[in-house]
Amino acid sequence: MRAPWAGPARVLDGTATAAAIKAELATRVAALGQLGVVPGLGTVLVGEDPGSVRYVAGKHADCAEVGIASIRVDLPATATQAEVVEAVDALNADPSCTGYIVQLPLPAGIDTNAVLERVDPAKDADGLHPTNLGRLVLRTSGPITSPLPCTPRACIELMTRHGIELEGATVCVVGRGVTVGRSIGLLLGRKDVNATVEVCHTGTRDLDEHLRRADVVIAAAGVAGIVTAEAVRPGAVVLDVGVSRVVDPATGRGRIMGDVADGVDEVASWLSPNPGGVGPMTRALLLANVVEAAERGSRDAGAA
Ligand SMILES: Nc1nc(=O)c2c([nH]1)NC[C@@H]1CN(c3ccc(C(=O)N[C@@H](CCC(=O)O)C(=O)O)cc3)C=[N+]21
Repeated sequence: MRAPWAGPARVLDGTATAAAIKAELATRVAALGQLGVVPGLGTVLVGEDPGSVRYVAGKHADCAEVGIASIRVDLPATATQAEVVEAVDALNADPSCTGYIVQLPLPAGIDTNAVLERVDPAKDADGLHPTNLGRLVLRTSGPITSPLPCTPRACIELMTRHGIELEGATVCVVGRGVTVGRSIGLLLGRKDVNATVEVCHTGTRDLDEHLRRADVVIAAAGVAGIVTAEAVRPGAVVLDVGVSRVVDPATGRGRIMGDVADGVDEVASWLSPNPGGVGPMTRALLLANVVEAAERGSRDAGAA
């Protein structure tokens, strides 16, 4: 991929890497097909938030690419707690659904944690169910035997597939949201990755001092431009995970802005573009969770 910036930083190409992962998954889906198993991804979308509608559509397009069946459940923004829970229970009971997500955010008035706890942990494609987050805490090395959070896994795969060494590296994560900042440290610190992790956030005093010491910066605060060129150590690897929608004053049109400011491309050795970086990788690893759940299911059935 041609760099979307002028500086010397090399591109962590999420679009191309996601395509490679999807090709590998298509092979595994075909092997499952030989056993009569078809993985199926379900989505529960409540309301019509334009961003959420687009993401959900993207996930179903990805499924079609690798041969995963799609199950779409769309509820109106006026859906009650009981109706959302009913949709979750139906997917838990549906044997054609091997994994699913409840698209977040849910409308105000819905108890999100209650909905997410209701998901069958074996079908948790996001890897964010308390049981699976607990397994992430308890299993500090070894093979992947439960779904992992998609974006953290996406960040690690994006680096390792570009030959970046994380063993012994110091990683500074900016952001403490559950989907990225809170869970990525657990993965990076596992013995088989062996990085040292610091989780900073918008309340960190002297954030730039923490950033300057890092070999790898993972910017996931959702604050446009919070990671500046002055704060990044020359040669560091920088992943831009945050997404803010801003109106470009030059064109008057909306566009995506990441957490990484202009100019970081001049000092970083590797940089992930946004869009085209961690986003497509997150989607690919969501599919990986669905395929792995189907593989575990067919192994368990074989063992029974
Ligand atoms: N239960 C749940 N699971 C999620 O994984 C989840 C969610 N809810 N709610 C919203 C966030 C956001 N998210 C994105 C994933 C991929 C791109 C992505 O592929 N973005 C493209 C650009 C797409 C565009 O045009 O906007 C890119 O970065 O190149 C973006 C955002 C998953 N989320």
